[in-house]
Amino acid sequence: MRTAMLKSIRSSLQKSSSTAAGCRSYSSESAPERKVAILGAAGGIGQPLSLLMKLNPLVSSLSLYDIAGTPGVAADVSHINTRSEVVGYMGDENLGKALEGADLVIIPAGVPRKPGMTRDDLFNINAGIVKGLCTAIAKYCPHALVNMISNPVNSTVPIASEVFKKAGTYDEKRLFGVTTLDVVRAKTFYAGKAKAPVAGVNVPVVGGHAGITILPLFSQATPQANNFSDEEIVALTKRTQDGGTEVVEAKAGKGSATLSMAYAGAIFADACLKGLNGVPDVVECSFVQSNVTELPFFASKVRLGKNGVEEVLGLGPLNDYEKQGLEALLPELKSSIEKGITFANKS
Ligand SMILES: NC(=O)c1ccc[n+]([C@@H]2O[C@H](COP(=O)([O-])OP(=O)(O)OC[C@H]3O[C@@H](n4cnc5c(N)ncnc54)[C@H](O)[C@@H]3O)[C@@H](O)[C@H]2O)c1
Ligand SMILES: O=C(O)C[C@H](O)C(=O)O
Repeated sequence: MRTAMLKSIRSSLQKSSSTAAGCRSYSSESAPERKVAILGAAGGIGQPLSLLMKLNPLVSSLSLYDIAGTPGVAADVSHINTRSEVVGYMGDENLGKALEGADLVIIPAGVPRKPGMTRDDLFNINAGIVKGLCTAIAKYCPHALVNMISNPVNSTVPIASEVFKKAGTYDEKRLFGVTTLDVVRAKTFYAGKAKAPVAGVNVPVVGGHAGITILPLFSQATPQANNFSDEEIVALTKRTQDGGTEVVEAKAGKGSATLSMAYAGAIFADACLKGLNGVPDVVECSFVQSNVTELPFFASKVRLGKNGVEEVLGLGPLNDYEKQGLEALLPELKSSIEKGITFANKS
C-alpha cells in the first residue's frame, strides 16, 4: 500500500514535469543536475516543502537551511528513496555552504501571522530576515532564481531587489514573489462553486499578495461558468482575497497556511525548474518586476524559461468589476513596494 502510494505520487510529479505542450520529458537520470536550497526549511512551510521537493525528480541536490532544526528534517527527508541528495545546514556560519551552487533558492523563512494581524504587521521582523538571506544569496549564488514566500511578499520582493542591486547582482528575470497559493485557492473555490472538475480549472490572479491587492480574474477563468451572478463573483473574489486570513483564524494562533503553501511553493518551484531546463510554454502567475502597470512590481502571468522570466504577460481583457479592483489595489501595493525599497536602502 505504501509502495503503491509512493509510486503514484512520484509518477504524478514525473508526469507534471513533462506536461507542457509536446515538450521534452526527462527521466530522473537524464534531467540536468539542479541544486535547490530551501531557507527556513525546518518551519511550518519549510518541512512539507522539503518533502515535496525531495519527491521532485528534477532536483538532484536538496539543501535545507534554517537557524535551528535542520539536521532532523534533513535526516528524515534524506531517507526517501528519490533522486536528490539531501544535506541539512544550520546556523549563519553554514549559510554559504547551503547556497553555493544553487540553481533555485526558495525562501519561506520568517514569522507567520496570528489572528488580528495583517501581513504588513510581519514587516518589522521579516524584512530584516529577508535582507540578511538575500545578502548571502548575492554572495554565494548570485545567478540563482529566487522564489520569495516570506511575507509581506509585496515588500519582501522589493527588499530583495534592492539588496541585489546594491551587490551588483540584480537580474529582474530571476526574482519571483510566490503568489501561487492565491491561484490554487481561486481554482479550488471557483471549481467548487461551478461544480467543475478542479483539475481542468484555471484562474489567473494578478496584483500582489495581501488583501485587496490579490485580484483574481474570474472573467478569464477556464472553463467559463456563465451562470454566476455578480454577487457570486464578488463572494468568490473576497474569499480568494481572504483565504490566508481564513486559515490564520482556523489555526487560532498556531500560524498560517503551511500545507497548501508548501503545495503551491512546490508547484511554482517545479515550473521554475522546467523553465531552466528549457521546457517550453511554462506559464505561472508571479509577483515580478513589471511594466504591466505603473508600479515597478506586479503579479501577472509570466512565461518561464532558461533565464527565469522569459516574458511578463499582460492582463488581458478585464471586466468593469476587475477594472475597479485594479484601480483600488494600486495605492496599497505602491505603498508596500515603497516601504520595502526604503527599508532596504536605509540600513
Ligand atoms: N507567499 C505566500 O503565499 C505565503 C503563504 C503562507 C505563509 N507565508 C509566509 O511564509 C513565512 C513562513 O511561514 P511558516 O508558517 O513556515 O512559519 P514558521 O515560523 O513555521 O517557520 C519559519 C521558519 O523560518 C526560520 N527562520 C527564521 N529566521 C530565519 C533565518 N534568518 N534564516 C533561516 N531561517 C529562518 C524559523 O527558524 C522557522 O523554522 C511567513 O512569513 C508567512 O507569512 C507566505
Ligand atoms: O495569510 C497569511 O498570512 C499567509 C499567506 O500569505 C497566505 O496567503 O496564506
